[in-house]
Amino acid sequence: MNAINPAIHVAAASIRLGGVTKSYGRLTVIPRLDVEFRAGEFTVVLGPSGCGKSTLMQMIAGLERVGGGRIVIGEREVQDLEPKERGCAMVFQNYALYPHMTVFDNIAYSLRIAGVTKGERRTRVELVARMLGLTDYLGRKPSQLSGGQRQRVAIGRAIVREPAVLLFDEPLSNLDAQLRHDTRVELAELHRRIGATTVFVTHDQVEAMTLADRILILNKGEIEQYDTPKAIYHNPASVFVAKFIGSPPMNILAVSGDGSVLRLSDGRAIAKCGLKGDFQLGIRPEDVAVDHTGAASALKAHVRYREDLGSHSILAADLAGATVRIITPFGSEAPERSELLLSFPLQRLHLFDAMTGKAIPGAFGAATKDQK
Ligand SMILES: Nc1ncnc2c1ncn2[C@@H]1O[C@H](COP(=O)(O)OP(=O)(O)OP(=O)(O)O)[C@@H](O)[C@H]1O
Repeated sequence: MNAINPAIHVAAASIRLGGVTKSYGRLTVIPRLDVEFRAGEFTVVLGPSGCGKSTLMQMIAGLERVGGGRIVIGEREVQDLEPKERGCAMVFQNYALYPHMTVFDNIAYSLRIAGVTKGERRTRVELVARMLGLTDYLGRKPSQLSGGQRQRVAIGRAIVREPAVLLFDEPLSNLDAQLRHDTRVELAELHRRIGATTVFVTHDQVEAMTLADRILILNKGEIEQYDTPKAIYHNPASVFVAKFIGSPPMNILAVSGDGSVLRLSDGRAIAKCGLKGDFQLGIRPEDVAVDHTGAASALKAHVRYREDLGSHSILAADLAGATVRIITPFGSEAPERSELLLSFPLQRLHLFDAMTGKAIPGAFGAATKDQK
């Protein structure tokens, strides 16, 4: 983007959904959603295919009607308003630019429709083009642009009207890895400068972790967790979230507690814990430690395969019939089909209810205190 930083800065508005529902015929996509996207924040909506992410965006934008409930943008109830009355701009994965129009006219189009004068149109389009590094391309047609440049035109078209709310539905998924990365960095920068309340749908957890002030994780149209990227990563509210974020995802092991230790299905003790019953024990691949000291508490596991990624390796090991993935630093890889001793640091463990999958906060804090 341009080194000179011209700026549009909007008065951001919060988006509040109260009791929003949506069905298509007999299919309930959103059973009931209550959520607030705070003014000026960048929220990423993440969830498996078909969980209702696009439906949510389209209801905010006004392209789909809500089944029930209210959507309030700023102080205005908008669920019955036309899309153009809502103050939202939306960028889709399949951004359709007008092929016969120049970049300038594509960006200026909505201003023309809105009756903005020619002089003002020129000023605003040039400002947006400078922000997006498109100044040299204003005279070109979309067919004469790269995929990334076209995507920037689509973003330019969305921001030129200075919307209080910007909605992105997988805007980067057509781009190759490098361009995706560059555009992601530009979007973060753009958000800082414009300050619009931004809701961004993606399948890509790296995008979610790096762009979001807050991540909303949806599962079957319901909120699994809505929190900062850090909190989602370090304190997942459920097994669903724990397995959805992180690459490779968190290891989950079936354990049972007798009131003093948790045991794996083969009876070996894995951690001290004061709780009784069946649980799911979670630990991230980077938190499993390979024990070289032969500590009595370490557990023997068999390395099944190894993936070398240059900076680090991922080992997959069998432990009590389950697979545990371990991230090991470059240079300390264990050979395939070898045996390893693994240790599971207590402060890195997560405990979840075996039935509901919900996190049990403080399970180890409380247990260690009891046993001191
Ligand atoms: N117009 C429609 N008519 C009927 N069913 C629909 C319609 N739009 C979406 N659906 C269904 O509603 C559910 C949610 O769709 P939605 O597009 O919101 O999911 P999504 O989370 O965005 O999925 P993806 O990540 O695959 O884009 C899906 O089961 C989908 O098939």
